[in-house]
Amino acid sequence: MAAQTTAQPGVRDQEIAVEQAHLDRVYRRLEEKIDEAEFLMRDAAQRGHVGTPGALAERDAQVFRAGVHLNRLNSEFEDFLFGRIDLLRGKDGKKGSDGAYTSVEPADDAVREDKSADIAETLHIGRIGVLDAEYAPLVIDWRAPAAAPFYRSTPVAPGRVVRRRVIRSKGRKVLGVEDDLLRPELTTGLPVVGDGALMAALGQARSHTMRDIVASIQAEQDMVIRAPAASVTEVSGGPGTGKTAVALHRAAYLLYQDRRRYSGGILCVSPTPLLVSYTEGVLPSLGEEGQVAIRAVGSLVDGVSADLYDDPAVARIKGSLRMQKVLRNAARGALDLAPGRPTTLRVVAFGRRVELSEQELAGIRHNILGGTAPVNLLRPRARRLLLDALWRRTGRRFDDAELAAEERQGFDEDISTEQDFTDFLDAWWPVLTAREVLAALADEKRLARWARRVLTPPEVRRVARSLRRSGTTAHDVALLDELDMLLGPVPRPKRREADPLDQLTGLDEVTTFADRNDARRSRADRLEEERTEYAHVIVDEAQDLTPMQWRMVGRRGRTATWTIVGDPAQSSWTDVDEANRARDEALGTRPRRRFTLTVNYRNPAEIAEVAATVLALAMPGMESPRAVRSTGIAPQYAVAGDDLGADVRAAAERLLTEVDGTVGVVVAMNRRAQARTWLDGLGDRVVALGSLEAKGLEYDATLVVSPAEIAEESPAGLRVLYVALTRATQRLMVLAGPGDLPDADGVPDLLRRD
Ligand SMILES: Nc1ncnc2c1ncn2[C@@H]1O[C@H](COP(=O)(O)OP(=O)(O)OP(=O)(O)O)[C@@H](O)[C@H]1O
Repeated sequence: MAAQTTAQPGVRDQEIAVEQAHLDRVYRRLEEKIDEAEFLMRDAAQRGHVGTPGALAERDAQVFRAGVHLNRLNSEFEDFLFGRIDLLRGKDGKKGSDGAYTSVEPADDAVREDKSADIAETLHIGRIGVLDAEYAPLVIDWRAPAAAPFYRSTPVAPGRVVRRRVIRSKGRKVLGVEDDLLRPELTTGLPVVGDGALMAALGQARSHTMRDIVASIQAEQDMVIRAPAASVTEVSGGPGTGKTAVALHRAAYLLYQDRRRYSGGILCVSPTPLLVSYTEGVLPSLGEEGQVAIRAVGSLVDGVSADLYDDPAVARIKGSLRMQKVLRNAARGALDLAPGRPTTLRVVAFGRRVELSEQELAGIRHNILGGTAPVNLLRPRARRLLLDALWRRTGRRFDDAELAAEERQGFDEDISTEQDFTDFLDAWWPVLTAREVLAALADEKRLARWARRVLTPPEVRRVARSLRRSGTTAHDVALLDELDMLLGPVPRPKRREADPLDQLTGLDEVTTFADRNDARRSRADRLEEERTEYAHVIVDEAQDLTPMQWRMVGRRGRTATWTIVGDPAQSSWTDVDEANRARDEALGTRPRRRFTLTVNYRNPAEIAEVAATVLALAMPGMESPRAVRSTGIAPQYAVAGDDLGADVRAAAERLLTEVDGTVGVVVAMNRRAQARTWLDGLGDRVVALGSLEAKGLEYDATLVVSPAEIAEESPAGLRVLYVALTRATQRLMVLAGPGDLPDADGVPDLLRRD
């Protein structure tokens, strides 16, 4: 970053006043636009009285458009102008559709020999574009091409940008400005204020929700955000490099670029519900809502939400591709589960009893299940083959084909409405739900049968035991989704016919616009819930998806473009090769474009250094991202005494006094419940987390309790510990237990550099 000259206080005030004047102008223009929108709404409402169908349709369309416009303007009001760039004259002098010059490079004569230069263009950047009455840009949308230099320019490749300014405002008031001088060698007369926007943003205290980074996206991040949507964009980078932030900004960018295409929906898959609620606010703050569904991997199947964790050994089995075979057997074998399953079929036809034996029935079943079609969808075929077999058994023969067909039709109608037959079919080929079949796997004997030659007896025991608990894990959800596919849809009961009286009352006509808007919205929500395929799929923390989860996510993006962000060094999944194979299968042969993010914006260097020690153990040879700042505050170490709970509580209390924002206390998974009680009553700035729950989150201060316990939880434990150690933006404290073998300074064995 260029050297900064912090200007005199007088200059700062003067520059704030300059930006305030611009913001005032923007607000005046916005108010004009709001007046226009309100006029449209009023006008449209009056047209409602005209009453001809054409006028009503037009009114609806106008009201809808004006409503959307008004909503948007109102919600964008907060802090929507945040940037400014001052530029040299461009090479070709052409302007783009947003009214700004398009050229990235300066004109050859833009800089005079004595290094003086004139500012030819000043652009303000904000969350949406605003044009003045003459169509000149007052604010450029941050996603427009003209805004790219705001993010892309660096002192090494400044292009036309002389000064980049980040403007802090609240409501209608400009609070401050922070400048970066990108061409310090030039004399342009531009004052430079502040120490740089990035550092100011990083130094702020954290809350429990992620902020957008729209005012300070860095060049390497911008390359990812604006990468063309074709095929698959893969982003890797260490902790804190902004992968999650970048993925979310990319969603907003894609919608801006091609709203029509992405009206097919963008799905963002997150590893935990905690990370979903942490990131949920970012897109609305960028003015995007509705088209992007952020869902935890345990909530991808409608009507189910994971509420339990599997222990690592069970997770490893449930996540592996071996489960495909087990579930295939289960989906078919579950046909035999109905209580009171009949072994023979008896009906009365042409005055005598006709019967199919157990063996014949087994043959028919085998024949039907030969292919790969979903089991529930095979029920009509089962019905037909049963009727065929019964018909053959009657021994009726006809020389006349027409008569034969007629007789057969009559036979089918009679038999298939006979109670004995329908009862038999319901029991012999019941409609199966994924839930029922998964529950059936909880029976160890049954599971052993379905998992023969696939799982070992101890594995069968483990999985069956885990399924006997009440609750669902994220791994179960992937199994449910696989079963949904193997079983096919459950036929829905017919919907109640619409009451004709409803249509006669004319109620529709007197409902308010707001009502209808609500109705529209709930319809959109419903569609969202029912949507099973998306136009773009974003996978956050991709390193954690198990092979079975890749299959589940893959089914939602069969025709989608993808953005996949992750860090192999933070993976809690053990069989990386198998997961990579499943990922390849989900993505098919689509071309991939790869990016790497290299700068850690979260952890100060002092914390990053400790994390690097663990990284060297977890993944020897893997490079750590470069920390962008340092605080001069070393991590603190302490050794727990006899009362671990009291020590954790005291340490958390201390951290709460040391930082203004949040404190995360990370413990081994089996201590989660205990840890929550330890922190009881300390307020909502502090939270207790199991090691796997810390994924993707960040806190101003983190207390990591017994690194050894976390590392020993699973074969991937060292990588999970690496995640825990990289959550803090300001302070890290480590509390060692006896298993940590702390040295005289309290530093656990795993964190020592020797
Ligand atoms: N350009 C930026 N300007 C300001 N803050 C940034 C920038 N890039 C990243 N950050 C901040 O750095 C922190 C880390 O970002 P993020 O959570 O997206 O990283 P990550 O790579 O997903 O991390 P992890 O892999 O550890 O989950 C966040 O607080 C984010 O707001």
